[in-house]
This record gives sequence, C-alpha cells and structure tokens, in this order.
Amino acid sequence: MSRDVDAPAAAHVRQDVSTVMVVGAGLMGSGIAQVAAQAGLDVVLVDDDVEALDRAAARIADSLARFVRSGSLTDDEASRARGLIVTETDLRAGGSSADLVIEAIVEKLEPKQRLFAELDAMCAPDVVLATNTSQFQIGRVAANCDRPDRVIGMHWSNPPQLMKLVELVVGPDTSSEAVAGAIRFLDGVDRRHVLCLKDVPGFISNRMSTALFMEGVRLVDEGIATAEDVDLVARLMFGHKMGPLETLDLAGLDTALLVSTALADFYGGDRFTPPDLLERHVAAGRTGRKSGSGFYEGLS
Ligand SMILES: CCCCCCCC(=O)CC(=O)SCCNC(=O)CCNC(=O)[C@H](O)C(C)(C)COP(=O)(O)OP(=O)(O)OC[C@H]1O[C@@H](n2cnc3c(N)ncnc32)[C@H](O)[C@@H]1OP(=O)(O)O
Ligand SMILES: NC(=O)C1=CN([C@@H]2O[C@H](COP(=O)(O)OP(=O)(O)OC[C@H]3O[C@@H](n4cnc5c(N)ncnc54)[C@H](O)[C@@H]3O)[C@@H](O)[C@H]2O)C=CC1
Repeated sequence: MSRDVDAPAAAHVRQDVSTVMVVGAGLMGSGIAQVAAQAGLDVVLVDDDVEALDRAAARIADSLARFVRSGSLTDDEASRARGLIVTETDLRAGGSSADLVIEAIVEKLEPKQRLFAELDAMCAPDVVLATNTSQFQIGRVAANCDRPDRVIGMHWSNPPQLMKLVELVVGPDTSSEAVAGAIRFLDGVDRRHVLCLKDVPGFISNRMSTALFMEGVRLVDEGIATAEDVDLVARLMFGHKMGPLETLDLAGLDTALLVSTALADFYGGDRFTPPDLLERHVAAGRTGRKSGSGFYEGLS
C-alpha cells in the first residue's frame, strides 16, 4: 500500500488466513470461494438457501472443469480445490473457525447490517469482516457492529474466477491493520487491488460502470440502437471485452437494478437512474444469465 489510511488506532487484526468463510453462495460467493480454494485455503461457504448451495457446488465444479480443459489446472489440483470447500446453512459452523469472513449476500442494506452484527458477535475479535457490496457505504454496513474497525469493503469483479482486480473500500472506522490484512489475503490469492479512500456509494468502479451501463440501457429503451449495436460500440470503438448490456446479463439484472436504484437515490440527477426497460426485464423475470434471458435470449 502506498498511502497511509487515516483510521483510528485499533485492536490487533489477524493477518494470516488459512480458513475463509464466505457468506452468500450466489454468483459472487461461489466464485470467491473457488478462488480461495484454488489458492489452497480451507473454505466454509454458507447460504441460508440449501438449493443455492447445490447450485454453487455445480457452478464451482463446472468452472474447475473448464480450467482443467484449458490446461490452467490439473485434475488433481481441481479435485483438491473442490475438496477444500465445505457448504453449510448454519453461519455458526464457520463463524468459530474463520480467519477471514467475506460477505456476498443479496444487495440489500438491512440483511447485510443484521449479518454483520451477528458476525461481529460470533467471530474472534481479530478477524477481518469484509463485504462484497457493490455500492453500500461500509460505515452503513458496519452500523450495528461493536468493532467497525475490522469491517472493510472487498468488492470483487464478476466472474471472480477470471477477473484479477478487487476494489478495497476503507470505511470511516476501518483500521489500517484491517486494510493490511485484506491486502495480504488478496496477494495470497493472486489478486491485485485498488483502494477507494473515501466511503462513497458505488466506490470507484460502480460509479463509473453504472453511469455507462444505464446509458447503454437508455439508448435501447429510447429506440436509438439495438442491444447488439450498443455492445458493438463498446467492444469495437472502446475496446471493452464486453458491452454494457452483455455485462448486465452477466452480473444479473436484479442486482443491477438494486445497485442503480440505490445510487440514483443517493446522488440524485439522472446519471444512475435505471431506465424503465431494466425494471421491465426484472419484473418479467429476465434477470440475465442466471435466468437464461435478459437483454439477450438463450443465455447460460
Ligand atoms: C448497474 C451496475 C452494477 C452492476 C451489478 C454489480 C456488478 C459489480 O458490482 C461489479 C462487477 O463485477 S461489473 C462486471 C465486471 N466484469 C466485466 O466487465 C467482465 C468483462 N468481460 C471479460 O473480462 C471477459 O469477457 C471474461 C473474462 C468474462 C471472459 O473472457 P472472454 O471474453 O475471453 O470469454 P470466453 O472466451 O468465454 O472465455 C475465455 C476462457 O475462459 C474460460 N472461462 C469462462 N468462464 C469461466 C469460468 N467461470 N471458470 C473457468 N473458466 C472460464 C472459457 O472456457 C475460455 O477458456 P478457453 O476456451 O480455454 O480459452
Ligand atoms: N453480480 C455481480 O456481478 C456482482 C455482485 N456483487 C455483490 O455481491 C453480492 C452478491 O451478489 P450475487 O452473488 O450476484 O447475488 P446472488 O443473488 O447470485 O446471490 C446472493 C446469495 O445470497 C444468499 N443470501 C441472501 N441473504 C442471505 C443471508 N442472510 N445469509 C446467507 N445467505 C444469504 C442468497 O440465497 C443467494 O444465494 C451483492 O452484494 C452484490 O451487489 C459484487 C460484485 C459483482
């Protein structure tokens, strides 16, 4: 880290991680769990929905198989990683053994606040509690914690298995020891980081991406361009790997609607406001790859 983080003096924070608890086994939690297991860490993956845990196990198996097919992993490495992940519906099963907790549950504030209060009470006092929120201020997520100094934003990029950058977000109380612990963990799982130095909604990445993604949706909603052409502009004119609408299908339109609505509420103006088309797709269950259709059809 090249800059000092202005934070209050805090109690000791655990720097060495051998067991990670990931809470929320959706798109992101399953991918983060896989990354940690591929780095040789024990992982407890928790979700309150047993079917979500089954889907997570299938997604992880599929992703590991792809890595084997492409030659990035051997069969042995893939089965070792799979064997390091335990799935659980009971938070307490992982809470006592975890050296680090990464939360990746639904993008709603109250459930995250409730979960962090529980984690704060349950985990050893020197364990860093990280949130993968896409946009909530870390100080708000940690609002009901006695030890907000160990709460940090750890915003991964989707798909976590392939994307190498993670955004760390420093809350008003986050200690420099917690930042150092998070960086040490990310270094160990071969991820680069950037530091968002102020606790602002949307951080660096989603203030940028939401403005672009919502403008892409607006162009389609206003009949100015097809989804295909908006995405082609991003790919061939800007050199992006994926266009905004393809990326929304990847991320989940339901999550994108929660993110853009929250950012629009906070910042006002139009730049983050979700166009009607996004709301209509979500209302119709067209949530992107996770449902098979979104801006595009036949997704998997
Ligand atoms: C409203 C705003 C808020 C939104 C909601 C919240 C979102 C957030 O908070 C923040 C976010 O994450 S936003 C999303 C950020 N991510 C991106 O923008 C992804 C952009 N796409 C890419 O980088 C590449 O297309 C990508 C890396 C994904 C794939 O690469 P390619 O384009 O080259 O595609 P493929 O040819 O399909 O794949 C390349 C090789 O990788 C293998 N593969 C794909 N998926 C895999 C997976 N899950 N696990 C393991 N391997 C995988 C694939 O098989 C292929 O292998 P080869 O055939 O051997 O090359
Ligand atoms: N989808 C994306 O591209 C990205 C999402 N994020 C953030 O990561 C978090 C998760 O997003 P996704 O994985 O896309 O969502 P998702 O909808 O795929 O998964 C969320 C999971 O959390 C579980 N869950 C909900 N409440 C719970 C609780 N109290 N305890 C345990 N499990 C609970 C659900 O059963 C579900 O399996 C959100 O905060 C989101 O904003 C961050 C970066 C990228």
